[in-house]
Amino acid sequence: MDPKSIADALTAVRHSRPLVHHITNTVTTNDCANITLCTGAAPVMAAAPEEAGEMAALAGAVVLNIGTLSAAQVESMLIAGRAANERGIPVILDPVGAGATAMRTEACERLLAELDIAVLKGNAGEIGVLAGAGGEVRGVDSAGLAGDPAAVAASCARTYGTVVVMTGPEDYISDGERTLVVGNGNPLMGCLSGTGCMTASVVGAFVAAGDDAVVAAAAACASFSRAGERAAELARGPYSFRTALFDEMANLTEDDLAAHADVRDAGAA
Ligand SMILES: Nc1ncnc2c1ncn2[C@@H]1O[C@H](COP(=O)(O)OP(=O)(O)OP(=O)(O)O)[C@@H](O)[C@H]1O
Ligand SMILES: Cc1ncsc1CCO
Ligand SMILES: [Mg+2]
Repeated sequence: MDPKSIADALTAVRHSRPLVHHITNTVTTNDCANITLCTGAAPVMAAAPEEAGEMAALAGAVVLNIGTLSAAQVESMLIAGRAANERGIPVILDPVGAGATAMRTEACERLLAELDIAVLKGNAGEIGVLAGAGGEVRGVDSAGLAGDPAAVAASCARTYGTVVVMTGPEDYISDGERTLVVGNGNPLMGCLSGTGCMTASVVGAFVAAGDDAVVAAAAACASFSRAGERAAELARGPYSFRTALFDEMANLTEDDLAAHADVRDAGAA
């Protein structure tokens, strides 16, 4: 893909500084807030049903993450999602642990049925489960995917009428017709809890600032994973990597991204 359109997508985030409203888990909420800031957007976390709709209406994107869900939180997600849908504000769903328990799978299916989800972003196991394509999930981790990942991402996108971002060593982005693959990243990203949650925050920022959700989501994955590559050069292990990841996201330049983003059509991968 044209490296300039990837770099332009980062510029768009930094110029518009979109508000990204999250209803998210209690494990990685601080990481999501800070990676949103380091990307060049503004985070807010607001989950109470009394304010979730009002806050969503003010946002450039809404990120719903079911990592530590409760029945009450799902209701807040529906309130926020409906408010966003009424105003054309994109909603990103992170189906954390879908397939691990019936509650998680059913919550995702309900959110996907009742809301217009702009981007469904999960790891390979989660997307494989929701696609009905033999995904396996252990806790919140992917435990495998049957079949060709590009085909699973595209099939899942068609099933739910959404853009799918399927993360792993390579990220696949598909709207069911066009499928891109992002090759950037480093294995240390898989050694830290929350890099998937943070990917959803970064995708939210880029989709809020862009016109084309496939391009915006691919640019988001390339940016975050490029920051991961740079952070890995500075790290002694997972936790110094974590610090460097935030720094490298904040310091990422359009020139570096244009030179190093690895975004291809999956067909040509
Ligand atoms: N082995 C790897 N090599 C390169 N990048 C990776 C690797 N593993 C994960 N990543 C990157 O890490 C990020 C998170 O992907 P992953 O699939 O691990 O999410 P996840 O399982 O949902 O994470 P979490 O549940 O901890 O939030 C993505 O940006 C992905 O590209
Ligand atoms: C470890 C964990 N458990 C529920 S949410 C979460 C954060 C990573 O998905
Ligand atoms: Mg995840």
